[in-house]
Amino acid sequence: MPAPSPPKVAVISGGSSGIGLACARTLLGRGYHVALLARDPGRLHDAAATLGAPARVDLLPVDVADAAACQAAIAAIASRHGRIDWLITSAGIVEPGLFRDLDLAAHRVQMETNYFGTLHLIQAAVPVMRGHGGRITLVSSGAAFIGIAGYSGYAPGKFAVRALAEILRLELAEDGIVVSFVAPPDTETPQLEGERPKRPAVTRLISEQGGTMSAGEVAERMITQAETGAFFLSPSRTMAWLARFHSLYRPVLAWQQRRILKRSRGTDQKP
Ligand SMILES: CCCCCCCCCCCCCCC[C@@H](O)[C@@H](N)CO
Repeated sequence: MPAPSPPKVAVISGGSSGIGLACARTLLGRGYHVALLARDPGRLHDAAATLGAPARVDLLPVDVADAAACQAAIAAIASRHGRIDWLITSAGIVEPGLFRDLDLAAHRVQMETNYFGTLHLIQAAVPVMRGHGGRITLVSSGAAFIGIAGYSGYAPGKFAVRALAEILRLELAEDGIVVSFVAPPDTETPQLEGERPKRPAVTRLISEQGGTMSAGEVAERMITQAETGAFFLSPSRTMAWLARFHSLYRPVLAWQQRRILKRSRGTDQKP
């Protein structure tokens, strides 16, 4: 009787909460072994405990902004399993605020995590995946399609992730790696809870038009769509619409935002 083939291996950053953790749950349900990366070892262990299946979960405390740490984590996974079948880059942070209120450090830390954190993991994983095929799914945001006031520190990294995904989709095809990206709307996660009280009124009012989803719904839909080989993964109809028509709709959103900003000028309205 032939030995059962080893499970496929998925590596997920931002794996201790939100969309990353929900992706882990979905992929465990589909028979994958998952390697979860996140900064805080305590939160990583607590998250893993909610998943069950400890034999199919690896935990790697990593700050994705640290390129060497990403290389070491991917090397450890490759040496343990000899393969990576799916990389999902879900680690991200958000610090909303009007431009006048954000210092350089706030811009830099968001770019370091949201863009470079994505790049570091992909750079480390591609040599392992090359030739064997597999998937890379970059988690971007609905805020990667249009300028939303209050996200000057956050959205540029997400626009850059979207650009990176488009380019890697082309370049990595010859290595048998299928690249996709997902643009979630506001998603009920600890991150959104932390963000809500800090969001300027304009940011909230525009983001709310994109709707709110649960992390489980986003994960289930993005994974199902990625499995078809699709490039753009749309968790909702609104996000699919935005992906297609954002450049046409941009003047409408800009007009709305100018009106909101004018009304709230000087009052610094928060929810
Ligand atoms: C007829 C359809 C109208 C569609 C209007 C869409 C408006 C734009 C909505 C974009 C929402 C994006 C919000 C994402 C923000 C998250 O990434 C952020 N909260 C991170 O935590």
